[in-house]
Amino acid sequence: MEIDWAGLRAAAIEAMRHAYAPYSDFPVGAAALVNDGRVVVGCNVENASYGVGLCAECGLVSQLHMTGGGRLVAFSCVDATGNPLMPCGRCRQLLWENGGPEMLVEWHTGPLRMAELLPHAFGFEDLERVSGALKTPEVPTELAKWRGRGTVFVHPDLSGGETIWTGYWERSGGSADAEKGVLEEGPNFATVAEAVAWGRVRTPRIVVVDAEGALAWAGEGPAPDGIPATWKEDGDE
Ligand SMILES: O=c1ccn([C@H]2C[C@H](O)[C@@H](CO)O2)c(=O)[nH]1
Repeated sequence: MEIDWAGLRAAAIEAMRHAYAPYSDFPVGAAALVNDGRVVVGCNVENASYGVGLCAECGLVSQLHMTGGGRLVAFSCVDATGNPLMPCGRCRQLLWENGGPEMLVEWHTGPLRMAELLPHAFGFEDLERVSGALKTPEVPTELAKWRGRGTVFVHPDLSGGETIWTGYWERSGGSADAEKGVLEEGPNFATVAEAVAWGRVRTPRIVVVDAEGALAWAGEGPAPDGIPATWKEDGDE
């Protein structure tokens, strides 16, 4: 994706002009490019109780989620002079969560990777490693609004000479005139049941297509017209 650094800097400067910083007199603005092309911004907002003041990055990350989620790919932060400002330590952690190690940060010597700003970072993988629980959302945040809609098609595939199960989440949900298009491709699973479980997190409409192309309904309720069989949890794999 092409990064318009001058445009990002201009958006950060514009955001800085909205800062509420009567205690430090240090207005800050931030702007970031999202992986779908959106630009999100934020300014610092201070408080009479000094310690609860919010950095510009806090507002930016809130706007990211408020406007559809996604991942940050490039980030610019400026002080009152309009020059690049390095995010504080806490905000590096915020940016890490939402952009990861490859997110680029504007600096006067050229863009720096987040991995350089926060080496040996702590992240959700550490929680997973110890508690085992997956702390990232089961459905990517940018697709959360599609939850409960569309259809998941589960099917076998070949991966490295072995048969695996996978699936995809299709936008249309049964009616003939619905808009079509794949929302998400599923990962590879060892069993059909795991692929169906992946689908059930997304939508109550799940169709299993076997290697011969035969259809079985694994969704909620009775099989709709045109689907001749119902898939059973302990069925053939
Ligand atoms: O990356 C940074 C660094 C500082 N500040 C704000 C916090 C406070 O309001 C002011 C002075 O520290 O600057 C930010 O918004 N982002």
